[in-house]
Amino acid sequence: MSVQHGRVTVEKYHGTGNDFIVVDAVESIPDRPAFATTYCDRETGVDHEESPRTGADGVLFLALESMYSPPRVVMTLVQPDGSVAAMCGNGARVAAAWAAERTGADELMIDTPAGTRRAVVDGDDVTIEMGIPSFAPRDVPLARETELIEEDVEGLTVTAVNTGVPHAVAVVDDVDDVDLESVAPAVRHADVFPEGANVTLASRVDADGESDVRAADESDAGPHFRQRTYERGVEGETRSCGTGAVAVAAVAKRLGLIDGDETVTVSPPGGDLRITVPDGDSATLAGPAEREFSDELDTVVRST
Ligand SMILES: N[C@H](CCC[C@H](N)C(=O)O)C(=O)O
Repeated sequence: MSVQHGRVTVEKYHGTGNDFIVVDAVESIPDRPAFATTYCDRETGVDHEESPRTGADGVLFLALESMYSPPRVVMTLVQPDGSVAAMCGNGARVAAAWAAERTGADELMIDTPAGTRRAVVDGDDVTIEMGIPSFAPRDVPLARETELIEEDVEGLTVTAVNTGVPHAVAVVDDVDDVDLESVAPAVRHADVFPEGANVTLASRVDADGESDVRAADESDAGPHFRQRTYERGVEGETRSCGTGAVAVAAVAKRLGLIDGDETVTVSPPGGDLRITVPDGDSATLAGPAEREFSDELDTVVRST
């Protein structure tokens, strides 16, 4: 069988700097991992004058099922290393924005391998239900039968939580004091995480906004953390990670750093996200999801 070379129209979106190439799943892409690896490359990948960055953090293949009310979107995220992630908080917000643009609906159901997530779109702002974060060893998953709470893993004190995908969260004094690219790979591949883990740093922003100028205006707006995440599948730090932001709030609550059901602001390098982690109920993730451009790409890429 010969593969037909073709062109596909794609769009580029980002959620607080976590950027994705979006492809309608009806398009025939013969080799999704090769497509993702090629076009996500930060030096040689998809490039456009309307976009601040070459490449992307992943390719979202989205299948719109508009016959349902609310409309549904089956989301498959193929990462730059060719792997498929079970969940992506910012990707799911982008999926909702993409489907809202096509259907005019402001409520959508996003079907992911980690479960169905309800999204509400309000202009550029998208809120998505993220499920209940789990510290249970089987859910994270961990290669042991006890939870991993504030323990040393490869030199970093972390708490393990699953927010759709596994995160090892380290609460530190200042996220900028950690050389993430150096310390994260050993944690990400540690034996205790049989499926690997995303590595997320969190630091509390003082009420007076000392470690973050944005906090000055928001000092009375509830708890505020800064976040940095080294992502499995990207194998590097991203500008934002939605499951990581929820993980920061869930771990902060678990460690007693915050209480109650108030909204937590989590600020990765790419912007601000609003999180809730109510007891026994689905967490929520809210923030902007923005379209950058549309482009045409070859469906078949030369393997390198
Ligand atoms: N950036 C995504 C996470 C992708 C998950 C992935 N890196 C993995 O667990 O393999 C987010 O906004 O939640």
